[in-house]
Amino acid sequence: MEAAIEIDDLRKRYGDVTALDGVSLSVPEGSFFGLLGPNGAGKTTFINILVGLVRKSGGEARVFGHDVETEYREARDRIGLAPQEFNVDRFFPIREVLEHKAGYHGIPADEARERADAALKQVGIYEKRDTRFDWLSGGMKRRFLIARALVTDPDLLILDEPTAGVDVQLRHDLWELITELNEGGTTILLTTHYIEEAERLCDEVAILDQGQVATVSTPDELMDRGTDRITVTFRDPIRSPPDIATNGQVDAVGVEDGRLVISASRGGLVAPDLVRELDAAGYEIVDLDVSRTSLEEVFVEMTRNGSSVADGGEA
Ligand SMILES: Nc1ncnc2c1ncn2[C@@H]1O[C@H](COP(=O)(O)OP(=O)(O)OP(=O)(O)O)[C@@H](O)[C@H]1O
Repeated sequence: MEAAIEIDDLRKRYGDVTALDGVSLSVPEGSFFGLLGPNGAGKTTFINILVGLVRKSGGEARVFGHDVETEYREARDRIGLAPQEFNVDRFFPIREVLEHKAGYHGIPADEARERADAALKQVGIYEKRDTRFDWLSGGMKRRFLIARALVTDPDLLILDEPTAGVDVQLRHDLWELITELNEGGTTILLTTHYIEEAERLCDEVAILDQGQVATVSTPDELMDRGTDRITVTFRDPIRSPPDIATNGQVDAVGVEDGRLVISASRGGLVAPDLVRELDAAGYEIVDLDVSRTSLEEVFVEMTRNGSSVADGGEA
């Protein structure tokens, strides 16, 4: 299958600042791809190069096979962008803003009206169609940015922090909307600071750190790299760890406040064997807790002090 985005050794310098330092990535068509990274990692620069707002300093960037600079028009027409900043014509009714946008991409006037209405309905703000952007609530503004990205019926939807500052209800609505779009075949590139969002939505995530790709992986694989913690509480608190056969499944065994505490990369798999073994050895268990590593913990670990670079980018 054709790649929606194909990036090779992409570089960007702003004066002395290196924003992208040799990024290579491939985003398969139809995927839901997350781009994560701490502030200043280069995510917005990456997106801006794809949509032609920033010129690259080196490397290659293609969207559905089209070079983003030499075939700008072909590449750009396939992309819908919902940016982080509200860069909207504030004085026109939002329906008109969408019609202009569609017209700019070569869509005839009557079809542009239909597309505008459909996009506003899709994001649930059709009843606000005659209102100007300034007068929308913060959440409606976010929805509108997505409508504007959708009005050209893009094959690649790029969402730069789409849920920044929105309430929980709207966040869930937006998740539902973009999941539906993805299920309908639209490739999604999402940047987010909400790790939960990436965990829940993305098939694959790239972690960008200091302008380099730290890793590309599924959220599950990333979480497996972290360590789970199993805590066992006994009727009679213990003083020293019981003698248990760990078969290499366990990283560390200790005692805290009379409880047994075990670190293991796959805590959920280890726990049943552990319970059986302790039971057979006569320990009376009153509570068992397995806390899974979150993607957030792995992310923080990987991007701490630029340590991710040493982790070996695999892109
Ligand atoms: N126009 C510019 N001129 C100079 N430096 C810039 C410019 N745009 C971005 N930078 C710098 O490039 C680096 C990457 O910035 P970028 O905005 O791409 O990061 P980001 O990952 O999107 O960050 P955030 O999560 O905070 O939005 C930062 O050091 C930033 O200060």
